[in-house]
Amino acid sequence: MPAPTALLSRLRLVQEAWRRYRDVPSLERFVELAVGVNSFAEFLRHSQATALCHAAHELEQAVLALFDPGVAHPLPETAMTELARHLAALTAQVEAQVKAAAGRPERRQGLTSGDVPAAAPQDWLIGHASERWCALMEQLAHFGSPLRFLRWDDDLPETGASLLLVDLRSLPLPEWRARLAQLRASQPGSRILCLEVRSDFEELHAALAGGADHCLLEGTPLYVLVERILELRQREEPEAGRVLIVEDSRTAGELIRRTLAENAIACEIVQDPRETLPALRRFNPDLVLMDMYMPGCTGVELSRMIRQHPQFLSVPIVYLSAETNVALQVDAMRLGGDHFLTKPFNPVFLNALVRTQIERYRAMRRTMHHDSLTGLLNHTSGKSTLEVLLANLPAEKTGLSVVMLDIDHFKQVNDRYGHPVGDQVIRSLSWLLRQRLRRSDLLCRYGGEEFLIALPHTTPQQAFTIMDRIREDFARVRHPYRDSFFQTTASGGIAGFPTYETADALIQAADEALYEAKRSGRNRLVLA
Ligand SMILES: Nc1nc2c(ncn2[C@@H]2O[C@H](COP(=O)(O)OP(=O)(O)OP(=O)(O)O)[C@@H](O)[C@H]2O)c(=O)[nH]1
Repeated sequence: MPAPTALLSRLRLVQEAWRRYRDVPSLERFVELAVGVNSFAEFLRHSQATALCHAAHELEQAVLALFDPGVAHPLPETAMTELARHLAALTAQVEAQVKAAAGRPERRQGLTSGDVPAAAPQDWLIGHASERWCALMEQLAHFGSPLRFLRWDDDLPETGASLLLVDLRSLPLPEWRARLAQLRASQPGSRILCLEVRSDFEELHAALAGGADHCLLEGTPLYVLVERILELRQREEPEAGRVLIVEDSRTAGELIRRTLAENAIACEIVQDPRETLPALRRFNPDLVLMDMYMPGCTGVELSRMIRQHPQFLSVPIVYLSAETNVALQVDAMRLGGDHFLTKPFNPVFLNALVRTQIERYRAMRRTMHHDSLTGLLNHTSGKSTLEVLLANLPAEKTGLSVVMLDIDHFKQVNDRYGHPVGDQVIRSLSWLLRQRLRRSDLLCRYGGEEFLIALPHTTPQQAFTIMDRIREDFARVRHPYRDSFFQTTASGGIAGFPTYETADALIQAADEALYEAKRSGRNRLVLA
């Protein structure tokens, strides 16, 4: 959920754009309003503010329907009234949300290594019998996301929930429909996740149309439920997108930069095509927006040059040009481009296209660099990230610790409970690490049941204290197996920079310490 101050200040921008349009109802001011509304809707979409997002979307749709050169300004009275009504509805939702947030205690943020989060449940599970959800609630409590169980007839706490889980099977269909609609209306800032939804058209449709943000189907395994809920709880603010604009006209480049800045997209402008490759290396953009015709070089020629570099093979390239010849456009895309936008561009469309392309590119990069079982960095990316961390250290003159952590007797876990349960144990250690360590720490699944962790600005002794608490807590986790549970442990080795200077030396020293921890009895950490 976005911070109330950010929410209010972004709403004020939209209100201001509306006021400016009403004062001087020109096309130019209407474009400003459309861009502002679109930007606010995108902001809400990315911050998972469900009900607000819906209200903003209604306003956005109403504005975009009028965003047409054929529509005269000032708008007819009926259209003005309609827009004012949508804006008032959105304003009311935002204000209700800000009020609810004022009564809610601050959530854990920027957890420092080793801090155990204050475990006050701010997520609710609404159902009939809590016993049915014991295993889910216990698992979530282990991983720092405790739930508060409420019965349908209980009064809802005034603080409001961040995430609201609803057990649909605990009520008959006509009744849960009404209850879900009531919940949606009374909890505009909560994300609602319906549990045990039947995979049939009627039930899914009723749940989603009734206000659910997500549905988990009947029979979903426990670990998938836990994983989904943790993922929703921990969803991070997306990193701002980066766009390289290659455009010889300073004015045109600046206009694009300002349009994209409305959606918090950072841009670097290159006017001379010869500067493109160095800028790509330096700025590492998520997308290149390129003019089609520049002095000395066309966009197509430049794209082909970019594509000769393996590291830039998949970065999306979008051409901007007044060119309307379809044959030329098709050719331009065949030769290295991904999209074609004709000038003068519609700013809302430009933003939407750029965002979608960036998201796809990032999703593709994630699958390349992350392990599919745990979502942590994979072996190759983990090692190269450690090298980058080390390369940046000398300037800061601070230490860094590397930990190799390995689940004990893991072969026995697989042999006794089966490979899928073994996978689940690997996942749970990754959840615990994610929950306890900082965003700036490196977390990598190095091999089967072995993890590589790097803690910048942390001495080996501090790393020992942090990791030892995680080791103890991991030993307490009860892994479900059929109608029972089992527990397991992990061992680790720790080495520090500058005693060990390179990534290879750190990993080797931590690995040797891990071997020593295993040799001397397991369920312990050893310093190199
Ligand atoms: N379930 C599961 N098992 C894996 C995965 N990757 C590796 N393994 C298994 O993990 C086990 C690791 O066993 P070993 O390296 O012999 O070590 P261990 O049994 O954990 O014993 P110690 O490390 O000495 O405590 C092997 O049986 C691998 O098949 C995986 O992704 N999932």
